[in-house]
Amino acid sequence: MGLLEGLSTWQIAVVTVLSIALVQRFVANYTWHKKYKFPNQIPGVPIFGNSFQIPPIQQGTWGQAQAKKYGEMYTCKFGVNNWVFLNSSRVVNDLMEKRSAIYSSRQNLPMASGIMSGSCRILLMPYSDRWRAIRKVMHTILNTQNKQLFAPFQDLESKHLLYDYLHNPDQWYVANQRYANSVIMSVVFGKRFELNHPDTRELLETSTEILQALQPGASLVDTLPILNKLPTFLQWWRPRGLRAQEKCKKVYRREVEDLKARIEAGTARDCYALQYMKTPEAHKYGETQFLFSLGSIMEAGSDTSRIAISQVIAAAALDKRWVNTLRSHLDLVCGSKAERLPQFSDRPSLPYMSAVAKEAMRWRPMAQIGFPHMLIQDDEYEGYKFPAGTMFTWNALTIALNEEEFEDPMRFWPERFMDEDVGNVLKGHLSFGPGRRQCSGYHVGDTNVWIAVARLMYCFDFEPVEGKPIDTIHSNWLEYRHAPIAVTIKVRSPAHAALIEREGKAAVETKY
Ligand code: HEM
Repeated sequence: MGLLEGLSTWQIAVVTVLSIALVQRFVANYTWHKKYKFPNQIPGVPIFGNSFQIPPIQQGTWGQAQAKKYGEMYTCKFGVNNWVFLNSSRVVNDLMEKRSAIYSSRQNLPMASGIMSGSCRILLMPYSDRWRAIRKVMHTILNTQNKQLFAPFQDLESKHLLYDYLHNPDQWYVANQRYANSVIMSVVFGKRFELNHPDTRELLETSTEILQALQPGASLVDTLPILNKLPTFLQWWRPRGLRAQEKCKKVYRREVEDLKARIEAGTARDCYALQYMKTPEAHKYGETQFLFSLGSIMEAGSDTSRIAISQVIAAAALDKRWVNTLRSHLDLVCGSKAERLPQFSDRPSLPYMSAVAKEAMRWRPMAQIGFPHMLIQDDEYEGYKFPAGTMFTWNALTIALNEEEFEDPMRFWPERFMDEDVGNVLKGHLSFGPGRRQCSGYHVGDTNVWIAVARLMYCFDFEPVEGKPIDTIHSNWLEYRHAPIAVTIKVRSPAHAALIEREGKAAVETKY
């Protein structure tokens, strides 16, 4: 008896079409697998691949465990995306640096980028003419030659930071948050940040929302972008995404309007937004892009500096050796009796402090498994063949803690950077990312950390709290509502307290 016997003509037609589609799929799959070759693939489940294996936060130790098992490069599947994890500086350099012309795009994220960001969030934009144009402007405004734009803000806010530590040592993590946000708010909009103001709370909420949306598996459509082809009315995630986009725009627009009012009143300070508004790019791509070009910097610049400073405090409580060395350098330059605070102009005399800032970046990289770049054309490397669309990431914590790359990698040891490159904030670690997508605000990030840490270490002692061990690997550094670790903070001497009173009070009372 024939298999199709008893079926109507249209049923036979359906079975035939389905069979052809299945065979085509099988052949395409077979050809694809014959054509391309990936490094060790971590076994996963059908359709979702490894999406349920990777933890939602603190992914570094997971990435490290896989590297131990699968070697210098391994592949994960998150939905339809193949992610290649690069586990040594050698392979990161070979691919993401040297070939960065083709390794610098971003994943197609219909929800996080398309709907929530109107395809205008710089961090998530594909490698395109628009991204290049905006990135160029960012570079012109944020580069080190333009440091007169951000140095005065960092100077003032770090004095405020000391004052907060002196008067409210138990709230040190809130002080770090205020500092980092206020510097960025000042750099971008020329305005100080008031932590408890409802407007700024809303601004922080928008950053948290996008961070959550970027976690692997946070949205089904980002895992399986084919769902984006469903008719709009069936896309149940769309209204939530659009609400998030509108909220961002409302928050950014309010700051722009406020700045415009200050420009009109003649009270506006020079800032990123003011300089950006004068460029053709500010008007070329429409309002959504204009707003996100400013908002993206606020987002990218705040938490990163806050976390780096908190991690240095943990390092200071855990190991006095580097603190004592730094102190001896600071005392030599600023006086051992609290004669004056460290300044940016001291930087040439304080290379050890620059090494501390670099070590802060290496020791506990913020993006623990990097931030993936998308390959835009087929490529071959050491016997592997990658199709366009493959995602590549530098496995940051794994590399930072690899004994073959760094001597005694668990130790916070600034001496490792005391060489002729100590002034090159990018060299010797990967915390600002590799290649053309490298952090655009690295000068601001580095100087934020430099001035805050130099002043904090000059003025305060940091000790662990008995019975509360500090776990710097597993602490949730993203957390901002309570302290990620327990430390005791004491001012070094009455003279240091008096210095902070003098300098800090004036900073706290400064309004603009
Ligand atoms: C301690 C401080 C900071 C760290 C560790 C850091 C780290 C990073 C990393 C890892 C990336 C992704 C790089 C990649 O994909 O290859 C990035 C991107 C970015 N960062 Fe930073 N960052 C810091 C501070 C800042 C600051 C202060 C600003 C702004 C003033 C900023 C602006 C940006 C922007 C706009 C991007 C997106 C670049 C693009 O996709 O083209 N960052 N940052």
